[in-house]
Amino acid sequence: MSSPQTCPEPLPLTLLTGFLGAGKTTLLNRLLKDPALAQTVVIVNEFGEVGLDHLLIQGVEDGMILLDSGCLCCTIRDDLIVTMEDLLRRRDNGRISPFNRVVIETTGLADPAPILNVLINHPYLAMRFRLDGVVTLVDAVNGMATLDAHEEARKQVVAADRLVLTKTELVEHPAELASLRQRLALLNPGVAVLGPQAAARSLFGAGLYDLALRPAEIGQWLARETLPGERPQHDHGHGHHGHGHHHDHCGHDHSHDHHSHDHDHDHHHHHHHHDVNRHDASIRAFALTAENPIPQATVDLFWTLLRSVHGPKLLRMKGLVKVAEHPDQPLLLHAVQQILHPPVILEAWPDADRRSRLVVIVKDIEESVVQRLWAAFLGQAGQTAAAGG
Ligand SMILES: Nc1nc2c(ncn2[C@@H]2O[C@H](COP(=O)(O)OP(=O)(O)OP(=O)(O)O)[C@@H](O)[C@H]2O)c(=O)[nH]1
Repeated sequence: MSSPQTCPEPLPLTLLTGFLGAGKTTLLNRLLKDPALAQTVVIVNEFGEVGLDHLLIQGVEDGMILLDSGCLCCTIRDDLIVTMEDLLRRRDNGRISPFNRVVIETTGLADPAPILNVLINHPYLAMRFRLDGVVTLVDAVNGMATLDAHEEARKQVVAADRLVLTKTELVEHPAELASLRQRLALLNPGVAVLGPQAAARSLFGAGLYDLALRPAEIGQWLARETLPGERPQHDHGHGHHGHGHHHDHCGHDHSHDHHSHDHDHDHHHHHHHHDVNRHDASIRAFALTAENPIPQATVDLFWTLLRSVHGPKLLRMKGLVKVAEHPDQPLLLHAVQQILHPPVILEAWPDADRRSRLVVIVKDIEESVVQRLWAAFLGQAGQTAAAGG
């Protein structure tokens, strides 16, 4: 009898979640500088057709995979499975450097339960990965209103092993912070609540994800979910149904290696429906783009008007703007609900695309309404530029 191969140690996997704009990318950028996380692969998922996060996460170009166009918790679930299997195969074959940790950054609109269900119950992935914890970010400024309005936000809090309260320094009244903390304690009693500067060691290595320690509700959500392979209408034949795939001992699979760079995510494009609106038919994500430089004042005015007209319907706006004053240094804009964070001037464009492009996520507004407003402002910008030239 040949000596049995030992199965590799399961790799720790962290789910990083939190509502739109809570600060997930900001936190990741800071944590990834910690040497303890040097060998981390980040899987990023974005809501909507225009991905930008992969451009905004610094320093992990080789260790990052973008799952685009859809929400990880539903339509992209199959893609996540394929991606993770592929990642393991390339690691096992030495095609990529041997990462020792995976972080999945979900979209702000993701319900964590279906993702957790896959990670805990998928026959192969559950063997190779060990869920190291769910880290949920809560924006201290918008948190209370977000928890009232969005069930996904509440689920993210309930599912958390660690909560990180971000933007606490922007809260004016300590009483607001206290009542938010109370609300969080009701949703997830006993969970550790950390500040925006939480260290990597306090967020990772949380230990085995133990369902018995979770609030009862999460067990119910998980119970309601089924693995993709169990839903006949959703079977794309990816072969992740446990025994259909020809993994050797411990699941090593030497077939169809991808030599491509991680950014080359073409092979993640399967025939899933792009129903990014599954959660809430009234939430829409779309892009505003522009070729020509836009005067800073026009950008400011556009935001001011958008906010004054549509205020509570705005969930998120982020992106890069080619401003007329310094077109080679794009402006990085972040608006979270009605708060515009101080724009940052980047040293250079992150890729070859030099257009202004903003991702907008709204509730209860037609895309065309916002597009028309944008076009009106661009028209004005064009005239200003023509008059100035
Ligand atoms: N003042 C302050 N701003 C923060 C903090 N954390 C994040 N921000 C800002 O909040 C905005 C959104 O941050 P991101 O890190 O992009 O948020 P995200 O959760 O990744 O956003 P989505 O992926 O779009 O859901 C940016 O302008 C950040 O600079 C914080 O603790 N304090």
